Amino acid sequence: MKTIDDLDVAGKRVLVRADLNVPLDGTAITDDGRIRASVPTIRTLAERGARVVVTAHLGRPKGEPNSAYSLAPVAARLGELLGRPVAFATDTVGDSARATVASLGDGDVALLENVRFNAAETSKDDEERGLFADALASLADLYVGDGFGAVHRKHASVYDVARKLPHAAGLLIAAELDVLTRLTEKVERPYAVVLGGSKVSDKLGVIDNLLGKADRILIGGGMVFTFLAAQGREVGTSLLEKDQLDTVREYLRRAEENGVEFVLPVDIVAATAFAADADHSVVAADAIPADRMGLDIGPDSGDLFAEKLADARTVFWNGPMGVFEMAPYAGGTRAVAQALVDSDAFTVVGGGDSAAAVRTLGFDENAFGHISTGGGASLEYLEGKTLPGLDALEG
Ligand SMILES: Nc1ncnc2c1ncn2[C@@H]1O[C@H](COP(=O)(O)OP(=O)(O)OP(=O)(O)O)[C@@H](O)[C@H]1O
Ligand SMILES: O=C(O)[C@H](O)COP(=O)(O)O
Repeated sequence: MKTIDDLDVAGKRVLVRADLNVPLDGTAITDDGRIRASVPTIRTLAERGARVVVTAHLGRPKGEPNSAYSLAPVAARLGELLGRPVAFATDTVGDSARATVASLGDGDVALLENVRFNAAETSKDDEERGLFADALASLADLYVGDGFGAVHRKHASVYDVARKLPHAAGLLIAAELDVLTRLTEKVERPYAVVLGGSKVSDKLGVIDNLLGKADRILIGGGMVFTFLAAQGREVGTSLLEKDQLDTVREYLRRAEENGVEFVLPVDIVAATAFAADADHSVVAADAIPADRMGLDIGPDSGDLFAEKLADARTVFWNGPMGVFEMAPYAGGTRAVAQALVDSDAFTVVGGGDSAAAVRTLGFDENAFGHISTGGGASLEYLEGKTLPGLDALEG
């Protein structure tokens, strides 16, 4: 894979695909980790005289403009971090984008509006994505892939456009791969994987492969309830992937066969609504009331998870254990983060919200072996899958 050192960027328009998918509270960025992680590549290219055109997504708008998902606040923060203004185009490939790119001088930086405001970005139709990638490519002379958190997506700005321009990997992708390859080669055992978060359908899929790799799989977050339901438990109004129940039963069966230990929570913080001020209490995992939703693992589960992580030599953690953004449901995530801090294992935390959780709960980033900007991306990388965004940068 070529790196930015292999490109002659001076005076050239360089399209950089970054992952700037940061958590927002209205228009306030609650954790700018992914923006900071993108700065080294953007700064280096600008210092080398490139005209840097950054493209990125924010959240999952449904293929059309939606001001709640605008990257405008991100452009402002990126400018602060770079210490230079960042021009913001109010569309991705339209008049504003073309005019903004045309106005750039050597060393200037622009950010294009959320690439997912265009339905073609995420289309399953190769031709549709290809046409959109042509439009993106027409804005630049060179392409740099640096959005590690999105490399598992076969999207136009991640995959197709790289094939249309001379390309290289950015510094963040290189740094992420440097660390994550350690988890695909010689893993020190016991190897524990902790899974949580809300992208349940995405992440249930990776368990299939983990069953052949990990010694212990701890389940928290929104994923818990599909497991509990698969065991015939009541899960109330919690997140549930009904069509995955058989798959999960199969995982539980195979785990037993392969000697992989599944650790499920024994208690749950169950609330009447998805709100910080909702009535909530700790209930046994097999006694969730039908009118309540599980928003965190309970304190006994936190202790159990800590115990199961204590003797691990390698730990990979993706996905908060609960809705940590609301104080009453942050305990489980805090307990797992503390267990990783206390452990002697090589610990990797992956994912936009997981990394944000660790920081916003006040943990020192240096207490972890590595904090990856990619959750789904790092999980799929650890599976040994070919990731579209990396594949496109090869050769
Ligand atoms: N029980 C639950 N019910 C609903 N949402 C939950 C629950 N537990 C955790 N969450 C939510 O999961 C979200 C994070 O999930 P996600 O799978 O996106 O993790 P991530 O670390 O950002 O990984 P990625 O980088 O792949 O997105 C948080 O915003 C948190 O509030
Ligand atoms: O948050 C992430 O994991 C990445 O930014 C990718 O976002 P996505 O899951 O919406 O594709």
